[in-house]
Amino acid sequence: MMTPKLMVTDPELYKYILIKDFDHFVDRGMGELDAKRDPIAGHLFLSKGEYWKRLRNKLSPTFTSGKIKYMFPLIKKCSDQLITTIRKQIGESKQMSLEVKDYCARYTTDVIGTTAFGIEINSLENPDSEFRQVSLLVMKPSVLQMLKAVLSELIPLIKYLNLKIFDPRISQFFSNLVKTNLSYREKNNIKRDDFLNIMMQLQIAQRGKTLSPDDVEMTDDVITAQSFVFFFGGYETSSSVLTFCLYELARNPDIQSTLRQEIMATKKEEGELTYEICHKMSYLDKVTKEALRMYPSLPQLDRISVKKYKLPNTDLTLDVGTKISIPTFAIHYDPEYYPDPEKFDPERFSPENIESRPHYTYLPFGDGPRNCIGKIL
Ligand code: HEM
Repeated sequence: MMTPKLMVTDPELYKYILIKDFDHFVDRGMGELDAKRDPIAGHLFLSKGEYWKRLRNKLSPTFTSGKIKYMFPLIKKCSDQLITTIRKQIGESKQMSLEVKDYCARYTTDVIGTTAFGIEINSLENPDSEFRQVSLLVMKPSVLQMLKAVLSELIPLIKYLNLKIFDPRISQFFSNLVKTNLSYREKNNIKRDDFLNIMMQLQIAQRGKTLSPDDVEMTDDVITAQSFVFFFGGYETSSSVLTFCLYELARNPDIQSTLRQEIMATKKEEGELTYEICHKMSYLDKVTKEALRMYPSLPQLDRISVKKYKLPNTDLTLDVGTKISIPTFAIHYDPEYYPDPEKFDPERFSPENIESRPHYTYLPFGDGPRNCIGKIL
């Protein structure tokens, strides 16, 4: 808004910011409202400095391929529901056109609902579920909420007012949901392969112990805020990638047909789709990567300098508090790295082509210690 920002476009320079000298740029420089006033804002994406480091360390083991593997059947169940719902829709209305974006959003709402909170939202069957209504409150905030968010960026002193960026109904909803779920699970000794269970186990493990200074207390509020960011960090991003991927497949029937052949052949060879089998589909991987190149969910990466810093090989010295932006979208469309960038071409992600491109020119999940925690190889 009113503060100048440094936009760094050269991979040789921003690799220092994102990775090599990350300790100078640990924060994003956004979200001035502190978590005490709005517990839902106390999540990983907005956390700062030491607290962020401790929280990230605590949560990182939640996102391992082993854990995601256990969640795979939950995801598969939602996919089966998606197929059933689409078949039913086509059968009932005899129509061959569907609002794909809406189906993708309902599908990923269901996936994150079951993997993050262990609840079957079933928004595919019931598009008006309370969960979906609350999601829309976050994704389409009222004018008043937007004004509060803009003001808090414009006027730093605003953090001393009791102003909440999020609609209070959102905090209320997630807080009730997590607390009720936690106490119900503990009382009935319910264990489920989802994020809430992992965080609940971390909470239980801390009981009766004195926490070391580099630990984070997993209170109900801390768990609520992380569940919230897992939900919104995961739902909108995945839904939009899926939507754009399907859009490009519709525009490129040859690519669609190659992908379909790979999926059908793999299914025939391996039987039921599993986590491991999905990983074997190299063309699917290329298609998804190309969709993430053309349609990155975050168009830019934000950092702020927390220590004075001289950018190597330049005469630029950054004062503390300098806001930095790394323009993912522009980098992904730079013809120097991606010739004919408007073309959807999964072969850009063949091993040879990846090898021949300069490093750090593909940033759909950011990079460095503050990259997307949901990115699992
Ligand atoms: C296609 C799916 C996704 C995309 C494209 C995506 C993209 C991103 C990007 C670009 C960032 C910022 C990285 C940076 O600043 O360097 C980020 C951060 C984050 N993402 Fe994702 N994300 C996806 C899925 C998920 C999922 C499924 C979850 C959780 C369940 C998640 C949770 C987070 C969190 C918590 C952060 C903040 C990390 C931190 O500050 O330490 N994301 N994501």
